[in-house]
Amino acid sequence: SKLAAARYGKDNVRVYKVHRDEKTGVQTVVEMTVCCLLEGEIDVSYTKADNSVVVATDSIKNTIFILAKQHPVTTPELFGSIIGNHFIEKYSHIHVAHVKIITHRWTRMTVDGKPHPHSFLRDGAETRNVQVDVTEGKGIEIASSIQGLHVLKSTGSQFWGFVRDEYTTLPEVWDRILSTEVDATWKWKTFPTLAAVQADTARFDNAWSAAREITLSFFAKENSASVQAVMYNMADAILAAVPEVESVDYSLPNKHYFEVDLKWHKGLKNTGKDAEVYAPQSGPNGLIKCTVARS
Ligand SMILES: O=c1[nH]c(=O)c2nn[nH]c2[nH]1
Repeated sequence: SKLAAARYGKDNVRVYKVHRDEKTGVQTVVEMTVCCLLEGEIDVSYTKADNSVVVATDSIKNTIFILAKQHPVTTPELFGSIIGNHFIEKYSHIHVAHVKIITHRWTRMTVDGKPHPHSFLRDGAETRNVQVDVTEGKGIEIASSIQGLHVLKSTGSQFWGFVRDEYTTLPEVWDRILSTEVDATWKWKTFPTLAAVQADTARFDNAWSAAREITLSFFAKENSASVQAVMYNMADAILAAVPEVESVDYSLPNKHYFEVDLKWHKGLKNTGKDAEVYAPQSGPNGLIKCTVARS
């Protein structure tokens, strides 16, 4: 046998950092979960039981905390690049670092009509994530994403005109509930250096805001012919809004809500235009994916 590929490191490194503004007393918090995996001249640790090339995963975990103390942890695109670049520069035998950062929501509370200086709430399982891959001699590849943003519309969605054959039972519908959990990823052009990432970190926050706003707006406003059609338009709009993004991926489960026919009970009408009570389905669910690139 031969070692065809290898990478190792620490996963599920949970990090919290607080910023205290002495002048205003306003505190700001960030909470994230980091995974950092390294590649390089590490074969002998697998094939020869030689640990001399191993930067211990415990040391990787320690390094993430130290870098969080020494550097900004926002934007996640920047912090992920700082972590990856550190390992490439520190260890001559490490040539690639794969860093994933999941940032969790701590939204500042509004109390008595005012933003509270140090209180926050977890308003949803939605996360803002980055996958940063730093490759020596190549640069920094960044994919940013929104995941777990759970949305529903009670009308304004259609699905008709699809293949009808001996396998088809699904009725055509011109007014349906649409619900999904948004998984949207936008891939940046490769950055040559850490300095190039640092040059304008606002672009990462702006892109996340644009992608989130576009997703919610198109979801709400488009009376879509299908999940496929609305996700394509979302991705197209993100590419138009963020020139430095090369491609956009969506992966959207179709979380079905089925009408409950109650006419067996004294003729109770609850289907079609009379439907009000539905059965939310855990599965099976549609899963619609696309990658939209610049033409
Ligand atoms: O939006 C939809 N796309 C599909 O491909 C599909 N198939 N069943 N229902 C569906 N809804």
